[in-house]
Amino acid sequence: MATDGKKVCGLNGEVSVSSNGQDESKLSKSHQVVANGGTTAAPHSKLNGAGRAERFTFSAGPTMEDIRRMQAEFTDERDWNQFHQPRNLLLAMVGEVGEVSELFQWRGEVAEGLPGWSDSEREQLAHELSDVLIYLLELAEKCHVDLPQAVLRKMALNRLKYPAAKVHGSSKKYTEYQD
Ligand SMILES: Nc1ccn([C@H]2C[C@H](O)[C@@H](COP(=O)(O)OP(=O)(O)OP(=O)(O)O)O2)c(=O)n1
Repeated sequence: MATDGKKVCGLNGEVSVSSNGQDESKLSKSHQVVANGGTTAAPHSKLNGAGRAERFTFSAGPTMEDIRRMQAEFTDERDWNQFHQPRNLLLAMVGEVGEVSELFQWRGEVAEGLPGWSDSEREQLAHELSDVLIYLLELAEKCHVDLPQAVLRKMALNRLKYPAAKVHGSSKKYTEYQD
């Protein structure tokens, strides 16, 4: 593989960028970050001492490169690389996205933390999202896209396109802004 993701991926603490470009340490109290212990069937949102909802976070690992390598081992052991060309992986990933959609269909809007979902439904969702991620990472590998670095570049572009001061509280697409 082309890269040593552990050095570049930025998911092991070298780079910490939140969705709006803020350093995590500068997030407001209402968005405090808490470790969740890495359970797949995560508990619903907890309240902190001030009675505010704590933001859900991921475990530190495995990294994208870890998952890419594990999936490469999985396919090598089965001689499945012959089937895992980019288009097949794309179709497989879209199929798994469909399986995620199935879990949400006919439920109407679903609130953060999925209140009312059973542990079994949550675990099913964790499986299907994992399938999507596994195929996404393998697709990126087979297309020689260094995804951990690409996502940093894309998030930088997103911040330029959507300056926080300009778009705060608005869901308009950037093309809808006049200036
Ligand atoms: N040719 C294959 C088949 C499977 N997998 C791996 C990647 C996915 O994480 C998972 C997908 O397995 P299935 O196609 O059996 O799909 P599901 O696990 O979603 O099963 P189902 O379709 O019954 O829900 O297994 C793979 O890498 N290559």
